[in-house]
Amino acid sequence: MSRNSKMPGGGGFAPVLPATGLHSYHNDSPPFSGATNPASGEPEPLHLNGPDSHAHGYGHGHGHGGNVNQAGPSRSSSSSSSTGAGNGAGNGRTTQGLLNPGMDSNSTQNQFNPSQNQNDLHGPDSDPQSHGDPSSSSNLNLNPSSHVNSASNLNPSRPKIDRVLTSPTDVSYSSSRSRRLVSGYMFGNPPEEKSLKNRRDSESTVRRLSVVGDDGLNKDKGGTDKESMENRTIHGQEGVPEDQYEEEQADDTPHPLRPRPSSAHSFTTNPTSQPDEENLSVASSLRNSPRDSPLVSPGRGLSFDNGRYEDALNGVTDGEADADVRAMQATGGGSEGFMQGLEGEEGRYNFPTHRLRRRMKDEDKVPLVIVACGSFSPPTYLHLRMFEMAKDEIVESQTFEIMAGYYSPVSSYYKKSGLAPAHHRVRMCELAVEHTSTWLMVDPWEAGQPEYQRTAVVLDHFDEMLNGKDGEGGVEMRDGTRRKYKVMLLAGGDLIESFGEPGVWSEPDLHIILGRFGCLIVERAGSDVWAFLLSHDILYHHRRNVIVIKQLIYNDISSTKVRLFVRRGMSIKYLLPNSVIQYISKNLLYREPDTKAIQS
Ligand SMILES: Nc1ncnc2c1ncn2[C@@H]1O[C@H](COP(=O)(O)OP(=O)(O)OP(=O)(O)O)[C@@H](O)[C@H]1O
Ligand SMILES: NC(=O)c1ccc[n+]([C@@H]2O[C@H](COP(=O)(O)O)[C@@H](O)[C@H]2O)c1
Repeated sequence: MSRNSKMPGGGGFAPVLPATGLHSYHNDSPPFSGATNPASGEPEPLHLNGPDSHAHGYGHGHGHGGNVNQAGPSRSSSSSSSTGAGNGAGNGRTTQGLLNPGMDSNSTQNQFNPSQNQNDLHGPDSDPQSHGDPSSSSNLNLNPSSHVNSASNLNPSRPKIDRVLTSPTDVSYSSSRSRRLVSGYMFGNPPEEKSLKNRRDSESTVRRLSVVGDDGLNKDKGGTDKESMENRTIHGQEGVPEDQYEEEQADDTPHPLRPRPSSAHSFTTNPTSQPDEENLSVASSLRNSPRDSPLVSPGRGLSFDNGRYEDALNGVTDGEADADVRAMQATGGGSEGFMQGLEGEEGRYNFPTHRLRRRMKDEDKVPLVIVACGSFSPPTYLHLRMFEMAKDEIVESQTFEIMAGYYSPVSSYYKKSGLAPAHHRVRMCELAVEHTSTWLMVDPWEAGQPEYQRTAVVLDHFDEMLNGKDGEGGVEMRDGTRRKYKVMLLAGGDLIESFGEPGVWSEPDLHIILGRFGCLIVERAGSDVWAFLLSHDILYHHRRNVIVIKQLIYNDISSTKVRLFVRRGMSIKYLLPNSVIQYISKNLLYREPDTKAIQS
């Protein structure tokens, strides 16, 4: 398959699908790939035809603080988010109440910016620096504090999530569609009616936030999350993914988090340079006899030269077949204390930044952080490959520059069969990326929350962590100005198809996820992503903020099957990293039927 090397509007021409006049980034694909505005990464203005184009339930009423007075009668459709394009007469009202049985359509609910007109929903954002800026008037309602979090009010009477599943086995859930429907959650198990802000204020959920300082040490702001966030600066350890590493190494100052050259093993810290003999011997000793290698201390993870290359997360690697000696390791403790809910220092939440890049190689591009939300029970090579596939697509598109990728494992409160307790899944994800990736990290925040967090809220959390609120976050440009990181959700086709399942996602959330953030969708067997994109109104509406990734080498490793293999005593080798396999084995995960595996 060949690709057009330029984006529409970027100096070249992507193939145009005759029926729609839309550009396709792949010659053989329908039109959604990489169709973002190259200058900004945001969708170009979308002019649906007149007021009727509100037919899809986009909030258009007046609302304050997440509430809305609905204008006009409700549209009777429990599947409004998946109706065919152009379906229905526009009336500018939301239908979300109808998605939620028992909810009065006139009841208050979160809604979009009342002052917005239709074109505001996702107007052009020609200023790359304003990406994802909730305050940008050209963006779709995007005040996270007033909308993202208030979607939890969708069904105030909804009972708290029961984590005990009645599901028989994983097998019956292997189809995401049936899984979601059978588990019967609405809007992804919405949490109790508490906004993110309230949660932060809440005594019960206060977690101390630590910010990794320029010196690589955790700096306790000495306050609550809220205080810390308000004072937050995100000067962290420079992330050093792969090819960008060289440039950032111009500064010779030894960094506390970087592997330092030693007399014993003077491997270079510059991964872009040709490996010298020493490097090769380090790498080969890792690969050939990991257990015997002095560089690997079993139970401690990689340890170069007696801890100079320290694995602060204390991982188990057993010599990852694809261990990457360039991989930066976190310091200052891992997520363990936080995931155990410990008080004080030990339980402090650290937003991982050790692989986050702070400067851009090409400032004409949009700095991008990719976030994958999911169960990861367990994480497999497919989950790792998803990021690499996305990276290839991004590099090819020439629009974005990847600054980091994050896994955000869902908490134990997500009602899904097969979930190992959250702390195990976080740890497995950490193990999966610790030594195999130079740009992926795991954020334990979502997993460690005391209630389920919707994906829109999770993306909002990333936005805040990365871009801050006071202009101190973001990427530093050469002229000293700062540019916001654009955050995009990475998901498989099956997850995207669930957008159309009634009651699973709220429309306002979808607008936030697709409009304010954006989506990278990896095709998956059994999911016709293209057809779905065409048929789903909200997806179609935000199509220029959606990038579909073709799996050129098809990979369908399934966590469900991995769990079954474990239970049946079958081999799972080469389906997931050795370190994760060892962790599963050591912690006796997935031995029992899933109903019993769910415990916090
Ligand atoms: N084979 C696949 N192809 C494309 N995307 C995938 C594939 N497997 C998982 N994903 C995506 O990875 C993300 C995380 O997946 P998650 O762990 O929640 O589900 P899963 O891999 O389907 O696991 P399970 O088998 O437990 O349902 C989701 O966005 C999902 O769509
Ligand atoms: N309304 C929502 O925000 C919503 C609904 C369904 C799934 N999700 C998320 O999708 C991810 C993957 O879900 P599955 O494991 O069901 O494929 C999870 O992170 C989950 O939180 C979110």
